[in-house]
Amino acid sequence: MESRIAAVDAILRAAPVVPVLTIERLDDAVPLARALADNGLPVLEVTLRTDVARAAIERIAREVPNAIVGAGTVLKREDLLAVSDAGAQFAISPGVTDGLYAAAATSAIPFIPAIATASELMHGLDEGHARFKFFPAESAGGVGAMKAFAGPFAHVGFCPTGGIDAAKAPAYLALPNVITVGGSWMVPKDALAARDWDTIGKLAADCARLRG
Ligand SMILES: O=C[C@H](O)COP(=O)(O)O
Ligand SMILES: CC(=O)C(=O)O
Repeated sequence: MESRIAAVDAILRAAPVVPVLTIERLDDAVPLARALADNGLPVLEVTLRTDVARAAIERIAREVPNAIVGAGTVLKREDLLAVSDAGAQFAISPGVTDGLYAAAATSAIPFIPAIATASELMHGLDEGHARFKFFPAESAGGVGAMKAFAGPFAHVGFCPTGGIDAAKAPAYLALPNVITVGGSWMVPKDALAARDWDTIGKLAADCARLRG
């Protein structure tokens, strides 16, 4: 169990912000990953929300060695197995099920479940997890909820995600129980559509400076 937590920590501690990526065009995967990883955001969450997501993970894993590519929107056991086969280095979900916890127990890659309440968190602790996505962060209580969780669950670390932007991120990152934050704000839809890697790279560099 300790080694599983250490494996998740190594990923979550690698950057102050985890870009949450929804890739529609496979050819965007590698230049997008490079724009982010080369500007200080190596940990990438490619959501399984598009037809090309799995192929995008494969390409990034193969062609962007300085990226730590993971899969997001992992909803069921089959997703976890498929992304592990595709070369994802971790998997992360917007919620969690008993089926996913069971699959995670034997998965080749670390799994980071998401919780939004104290009861969900306690279920995760029972399953041997101690690092969680907090989703949807802003609407599930935001910074106040993170501060409150630090009382009874002082040893638990979080990656708040959902509704966070450059203005909101610093308040989360100032908390001792927040390891990193997730979000999509550094990849504006218009910049991605225009393949404006310079703009995305600059926004990524701003994120990388958020802590330290
Ligand atoms: O579905 C939301 C993603 O997890 C990222 O959240 P965001 O677009 O609010 O930053
Ligand atoms: C939203 C989110 O956390 C996910 O798609 O994995």
